[in-house]
Amino acid sequence: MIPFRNEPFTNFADPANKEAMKAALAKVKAELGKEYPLVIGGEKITTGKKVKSINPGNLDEIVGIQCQANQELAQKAVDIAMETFKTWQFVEPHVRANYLFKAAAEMRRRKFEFAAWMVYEVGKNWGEADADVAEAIDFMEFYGREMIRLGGPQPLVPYEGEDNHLYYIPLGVGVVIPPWNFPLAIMVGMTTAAIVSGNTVVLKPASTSPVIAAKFVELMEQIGLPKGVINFLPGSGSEIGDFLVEHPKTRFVSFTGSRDVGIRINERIAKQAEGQIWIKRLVAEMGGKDAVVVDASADPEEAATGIVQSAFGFQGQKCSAGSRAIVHKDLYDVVLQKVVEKTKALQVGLPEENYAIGPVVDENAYNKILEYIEVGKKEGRLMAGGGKAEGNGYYIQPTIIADVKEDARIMLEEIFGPVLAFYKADSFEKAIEVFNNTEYGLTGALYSNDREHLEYARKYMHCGNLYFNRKCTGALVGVHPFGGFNMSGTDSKAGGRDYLLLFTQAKVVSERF
Ligand SMILES: NC(=O)c1ccc[n+]([C@@H]2O[C@H](COP(=O)([O-])OP(=O)(O)OC[C@H]3O[C@@H](n4cnc5c(N)ncnc54)[C@H](O)[C@@H]3O)[C@@H](O)[C@H]2O)c1
Ligand SMILES: N[C@@H](CCC=O)C(=O)O
Repeated sequence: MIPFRNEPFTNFADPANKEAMKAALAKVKAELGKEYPLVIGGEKITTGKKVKSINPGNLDEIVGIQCQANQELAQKAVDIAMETFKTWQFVEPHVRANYLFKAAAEMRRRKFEFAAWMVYEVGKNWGEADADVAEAIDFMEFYGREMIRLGGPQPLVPYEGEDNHLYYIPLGVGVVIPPWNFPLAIMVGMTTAAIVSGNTVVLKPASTSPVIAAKFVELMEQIGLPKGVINFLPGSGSEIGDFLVEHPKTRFVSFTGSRDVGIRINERIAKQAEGQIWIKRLVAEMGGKDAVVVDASADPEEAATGIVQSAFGFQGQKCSAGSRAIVHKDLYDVVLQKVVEKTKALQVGLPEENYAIGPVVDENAYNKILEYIEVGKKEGRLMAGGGKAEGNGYYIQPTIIADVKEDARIMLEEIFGPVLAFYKADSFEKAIEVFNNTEYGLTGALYSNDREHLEYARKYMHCGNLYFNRKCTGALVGVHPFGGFNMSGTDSKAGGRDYLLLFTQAKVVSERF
């Protein structure tokens, strides 16, 4: 097997790629508006309750209509997953891995098409959508190889007269609850990590991105994954989410999403349900209030570019988004000016036409972000943006608020939109103190040319993914295992060598001669 390599990103400046993307968008557009069933044990189930997935960039466009599960169907999904686990757990690791490799190959062949679905369903521009597909492919290639590694002999201290082995065996039925913001990559990563480890899953996609998840489920059927290994169960978080989390046969929950929902799941999972014979395991990756710190020794141009990319990539809707810029007083004015210029140059418009900034995902997000902008206007000096942008969708201008105090709400709370707070730090040490002054600890970046400061930051900037002299978004599978501290979650390090251990338990067999 060839060693793992990250999937390259597509260069859309190449006319051939541009044409391929346009063709994929046209193909997908012709398929918009279809209805998608639940899939339980391979059976396609349509239900009376349906939710429309709307294109946030063009509110007249229905991306798809997703059937919704109720608790009865959730029970059926758990039962089938339990039944399938009896056989799937004993399928050899390399055979399980092979399903992931086949799926990765098929997704690679249909890369533009998968990207196009994300352009329509969540409003990603072409580059963001392409990176999302590349990451999904990476997860499958990486976890497949990881399972083969974990499925092989594990090193133990030799002991005379005994033959000792350690096996990583699966846990059981998992509930996978992904977010909408990396609707393919994170959903695929969470799901395939669980199944390649030998578990079966109930996949409850995010309500704003069910169609892209349905497309992945179709792909897994197409490559021949046995029925019942992935059970596709869209439905409301409050109705079936709680039910699945509390179910006595649920062995683990793999969740990525907001702090509040993560905390709720953590509470519910801790309680033993009647008939439950294990302590449920929780993998929870949650929010962030990430920042880019700029030291007095930094290159202001590079720092400004990194700040803009970190803050406004995919409209700031990344857990890794650099929603705070903490800049040393010596460079504050120059960096602020550059960031404002670069931000004002970002054009807002239809993702289909590949504008730099698209819409935010839905009406709730739109209203919440606009409210935060109003809060921000009172907490600092408005430098760019400041409200709605034109378009038949949830468009918001990329917004910068300067001279914000360290305890301002927009410095502490996750906004999850295109809003950037600027803070002036009197010293480098103060900048790091302010960086750490949130309940989260996901990503951070430091721009500096001072070796002592870099080494200080290596120790004291408290976050799961810390970057020097580059933006704080865009972790690559295998290269930057991803996950955060404190209220950012359980630091699971998706895309890292330890990740699959979260979906397994180690069994030691010792034979005396
Ligand atoms: N740390 C990471 O790796 C990471 C990655 C992506 C997103 N995020 C975070 O995710 C959030 C944005 O995503 P979101 O808006 O989809 O988050 P969310 O918490 O609203 O939803 C996440 C998932 O939880 C489900 N859900 C809602 N209520 C539930 C309940 N009671 N029981 C079970 N499931 C329930 C949703 O349907 C969705 O599938 C942000 O806070 C972002 O920072 C974190
Ligand atoms: N892993 C992604 C963020 C995922 C959360 O939204 C990044 O590194 O930018």
